[in-house]
Amino acid sequence: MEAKMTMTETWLRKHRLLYVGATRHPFIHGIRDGSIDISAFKTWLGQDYLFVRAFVPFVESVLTKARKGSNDSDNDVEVILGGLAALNDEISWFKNEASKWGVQLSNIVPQKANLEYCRFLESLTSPEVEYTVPIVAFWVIETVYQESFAHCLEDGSETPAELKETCQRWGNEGFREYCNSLRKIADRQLEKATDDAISKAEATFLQVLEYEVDFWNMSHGGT
Ligand SMILES: Cc1ncc(CNC=O)c(N)n1
Repeated sequence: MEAKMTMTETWLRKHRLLYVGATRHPFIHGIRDGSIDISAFKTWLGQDYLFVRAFVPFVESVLTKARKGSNDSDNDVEVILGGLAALNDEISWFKNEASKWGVQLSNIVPQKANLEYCRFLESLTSPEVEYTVPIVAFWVIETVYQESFAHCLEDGSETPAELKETCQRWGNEGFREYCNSLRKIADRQLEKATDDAISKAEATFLQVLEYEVDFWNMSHGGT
């Protein structure tokens, strides 16, 4: 008998073009083939540092909702807490990386696409938004980075040596497994969700992908 398709699988198929747009962006192609303009990389680095700092309270709110609203909250809390711990390490990494590239983090002004993305995440922290919706967002956010940076480490990629560590950060196997754990949580939640929650979660899935595309676009001089 064939296994039933999960909701996330259905969505990934249905919205393939947008998903590929987010995970195979020209910024990523530029890293992978070595043609990237280093100033674009530095712009991304500074903006992403601000994003990650704003991402922490979002993940905290997902953690709070996991404790209350899940039938396997021990597992969910473990996975989400692991993500939160990794963010602490990541912020240190950003500081170190910025100093390596001569990027002054204290002077960075968030660009419009970044502000809008962070505002969107903040809207998902409202207690009115049920767990299923932000856990779907969380899974997509992490997975876009995983798939994007893993692509820069595949056989045949020509990622410059000085950018490999960045790609490793999200492209590594452990991060991939963590993304799979998030995906399983999302699918489990979606299986028991109401139609209303499912359609909200699908809309959120699409919004995250759009924000991710806009975020990559920023590094190429967008505002
Ligand atoms: C814009 C964006 N999306 C996803 C991630 C990955 N999550 C945490 O690091 C990120 N750093 N930045």
